[in-house]
Amino acid sequence: MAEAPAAASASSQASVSSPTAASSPAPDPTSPAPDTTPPARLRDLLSYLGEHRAVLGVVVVVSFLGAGLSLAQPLMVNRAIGSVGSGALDRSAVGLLVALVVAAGLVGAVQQYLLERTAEGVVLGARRRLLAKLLRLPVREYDVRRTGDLVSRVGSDTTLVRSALTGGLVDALGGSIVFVGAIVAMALLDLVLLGITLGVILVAVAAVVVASGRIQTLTKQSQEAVGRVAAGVERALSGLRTVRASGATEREGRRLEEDAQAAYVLGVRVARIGAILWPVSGLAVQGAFLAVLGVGGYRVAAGTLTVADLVTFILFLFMMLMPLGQGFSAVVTVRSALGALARIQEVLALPSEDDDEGDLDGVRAPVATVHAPAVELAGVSFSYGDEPVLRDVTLTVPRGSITAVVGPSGAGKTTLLALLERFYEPDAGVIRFEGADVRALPRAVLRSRIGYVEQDAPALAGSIRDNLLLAAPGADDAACRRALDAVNLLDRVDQHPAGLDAVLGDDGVGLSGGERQRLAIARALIGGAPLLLLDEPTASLDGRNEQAMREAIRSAAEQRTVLIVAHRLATVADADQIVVMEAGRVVATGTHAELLGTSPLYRELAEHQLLV
Ligand SMILES: Nc1ncnc2c1ncn2[C@@H]1O[C@H](COP(=O)(O)OP(=O)(O)OP(=O)(O)O)[C@@H](O)[C@H]1O
Repeated sequence: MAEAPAAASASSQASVSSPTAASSPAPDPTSPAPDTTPPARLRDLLSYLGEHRAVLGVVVVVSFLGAGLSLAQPLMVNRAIGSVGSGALDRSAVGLLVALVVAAGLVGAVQQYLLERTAEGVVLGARRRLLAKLLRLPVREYDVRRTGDLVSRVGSDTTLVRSALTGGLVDALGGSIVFVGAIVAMALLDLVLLGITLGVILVAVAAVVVASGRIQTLTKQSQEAVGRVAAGVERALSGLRTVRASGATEREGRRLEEDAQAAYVLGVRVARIGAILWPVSGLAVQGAFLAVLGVGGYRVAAGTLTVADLVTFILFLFMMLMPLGQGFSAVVTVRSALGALARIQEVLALPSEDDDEGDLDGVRAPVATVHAPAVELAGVSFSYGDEPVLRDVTLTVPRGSITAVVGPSGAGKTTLLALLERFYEPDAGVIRFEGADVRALPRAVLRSRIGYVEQDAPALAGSIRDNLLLAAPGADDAACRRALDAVNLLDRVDQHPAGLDAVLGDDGVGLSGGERQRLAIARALIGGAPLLLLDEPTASLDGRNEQAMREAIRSAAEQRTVLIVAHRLATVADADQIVVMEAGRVVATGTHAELLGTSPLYRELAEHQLLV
């Protein structure tokens, strides 16, 4: 019978809809930049089906077969009824009818399976592309985007695209074959009855088209509201301790609830339109049925139509209405999917870090300059936005040295390390690594030669071993243990029954900030890179940890160059050279003793133990 699939599918999508925080229209502090996503077109959606061409070809053939099997059923009914009228039941027609019903069921099952499998394949393809892209986006992208929103594109948006393929596009293909076949059959049976049917159905089509547009808009708004909930959850959970400690649990809860409530209100509105749509399309179907029955009955009585033909016509009528419903459903599902697809394509269209090899014009090709310093910066300037963060920075890090960079908070110390890793490109000036312009080195090569320990050195989810092997997947236990020993973590790991396989986290090894940093240093040591960039934690460490950190840095420096953003006097004392930075400039360079005499800023920093 008639259905209102448009409404049903729209409301179900509202509940699984993706967090579209990026497209939020409201000036919400938890929402990122406004929606600049270019709209996706049907062609884009179809392009995802390209690699499944072979299976889809089979689906089309199976759809034709299924449609044929369905369309033949009323003809058999016609024969059977006709035979009853003439006195002897046509048993072969009945037998064939049963066979047709069973065969149509089987073909339907095969079609369904192939479709679902293709849809899963499309989702897998889209997810693969997205995951590969997300891991390669330039670091700058992550400065301006919400991680939660990007994650939702891999999860929910791909799921929405999937629903368009199963519940929408390809399903509609089979439906349209039946639809056209039924109309042709009805035209052959009785043109007058077909005219009446189409007249009544047209009214329903108009109603559903108008309503589905509205449902589309509401569904999108509903998705956006759900997106705001997701962004809010991300915000609250990522700062859970701060939220709790600030006594803000209730307030954050209320904020989230408001967004959830907004999603609810929109969902209910979708349901309301759906509820109206149901009887409207139901009435139209009943109207068509009654009109056909009335006029048909009259024509049977007048002898211009046989009972068998009337029954057959009505069977075709219902056969035609079902795909009509599917068609409406497809319109809505495909439209929602296009919204989701736009979000997927927006990410895929971003340049990967590897694509962006910078402007290589006039850049010297890397040459093996054995005696060149480990790192040289010449006239380097950089800004994240309008404000310059580094201004005309020139410095040299000799090979095998420990060079410490000190300066007030915000001086640009961390940024200096980020430029060396080529997370960002300088606006002006040159950075050389072992004599070669870093722009001329593939990022992978450059990074394999540099060990990098971030200020908030993250210990990745997994075991101690997983963390150590990140940069050197082939390292054996002995190498892991040596590295842990060098950073004074071996005893800590051996205390745990699982040893290297102890999992980090609440149930396994809990690591303090200083210990995480030392684990990261151990990781860099295993990698064997000749240059270590170390962003020392600003948090104060207790005496024992500070000593352990100092020893870790010393053992790291035994066989490599170390460039360290230093926050404690003990570290600076071990440095061969200290670079003092202020507001993006190098204001002094020298040893501790020299700088105490020459740099008032350094003297001031040293007086306060440097912890800035
Ligand atoms: N990803 C970013 N996007 C925009 N601005 C940034 C970004 N990272 C840093 N900044 C800004 O650049 C300036 C320098 O930051 P940087 O982290 O390099 O300083 P720092 O000297 O390492 O400070 P600290 O000692 O506090 O870690 C700061 O004003 C900071 O707000």
